[in-house]
Amino acid sequence: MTTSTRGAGKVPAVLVLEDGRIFRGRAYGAVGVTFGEAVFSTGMTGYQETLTDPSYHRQVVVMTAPHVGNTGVNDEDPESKRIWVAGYVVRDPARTPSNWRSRRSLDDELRAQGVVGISGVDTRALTRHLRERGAMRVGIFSGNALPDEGTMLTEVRQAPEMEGADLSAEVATKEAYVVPAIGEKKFTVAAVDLGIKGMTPHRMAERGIEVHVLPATATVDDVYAVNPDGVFFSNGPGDPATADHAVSVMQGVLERKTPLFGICFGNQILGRALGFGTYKLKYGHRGINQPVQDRTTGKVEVTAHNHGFAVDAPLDQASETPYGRAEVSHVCLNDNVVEGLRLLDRPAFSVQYHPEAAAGPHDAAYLFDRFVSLMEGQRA
Ligand SMILES: NC(=O)CC[C@H](N)C(=O)O
Repeated sequence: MTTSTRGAGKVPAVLVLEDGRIFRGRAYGAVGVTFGEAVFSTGMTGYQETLTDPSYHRQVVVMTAPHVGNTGVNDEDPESKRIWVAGYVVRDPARTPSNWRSRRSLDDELRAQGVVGISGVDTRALTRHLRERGAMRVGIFSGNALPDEGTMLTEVRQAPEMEGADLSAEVATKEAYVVPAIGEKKFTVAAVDLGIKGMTPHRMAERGIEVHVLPATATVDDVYAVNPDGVFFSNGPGDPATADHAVSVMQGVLERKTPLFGICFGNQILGRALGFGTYKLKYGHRGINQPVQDRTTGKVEVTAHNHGFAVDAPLDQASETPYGRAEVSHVCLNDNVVEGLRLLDRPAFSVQYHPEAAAGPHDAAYLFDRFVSLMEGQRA
């Protein structure tokens, strides 16, 4: 079923960046006011997965793809139960979405979930601005009676910054739950939910893993209460420098030498658990076309990213850590940012990008098999 977008583009909207740059457009989705960190994503497809990724909590996402909403909204692709982006910026929304799975238009879905967006923006100019000046705070204001520019700018500058934000507990499950293995159950994994995407436990379940998803507040005892063969740390929003609890739980897992795998926020937490620092990237990596090299095989994979922070670890040599030697296993070929870590003396590794990526590409799916191999190795 397809639905056309009703009444879109009638209400004025303004996008105000914290450095004073202003873009005018039209309301898209809900009419109102929203604030967040302005970031751009270069994905041409997968907007439902982007919108529902909890790692985008408090971020206003600018789509570089000029046409958004073409395939409408279906009930199968969301990565979580709701849209998490704080705001949405598009150039040209689809007027007539069309896809065999489509149930409603993206504009209607944004409105139903109260997500304020703006359309008709020169997203190319906006993206170039963010690339030159860096990710920064932004406000979207829509409605027929808008405040003056000075008032809007003052409000944007009062919004919280992403640096120093501790957000996992705001998006993670409050109660533990189990995702059963598909087919024969071979392993049990405790997955610490820092903002987990639905596809991640599914990719494990497909490999015979029963996944116990635990709240971000889970302790080392909670993790071992499920008698895990492996422990997983998920993606999630916010600044990894604030994730002290997750770092100490991970250190407890490293001490016990249980096989460990981390994705995105989980990679940053492994970095911190090993004693490396993290830092904020100028404008981050977001999209599904990022080239990464697996330095253990030399192979290059095209991968999905969504990160604004990165681990600061030496690329050219292994490091001595409290848990033995560690090395940078994966690196982004655009800018040499650390994209993966692995321990040489314990069964633990992580990647900064998304091997589970539902909208693809699937080049990195082998990492789930690596996790399974570590658990098999521990049993042998
Ligand atoms: N997708 C993620 O896990 C993101 C991790 C972290 N919030 C960052 O922006 O770098």
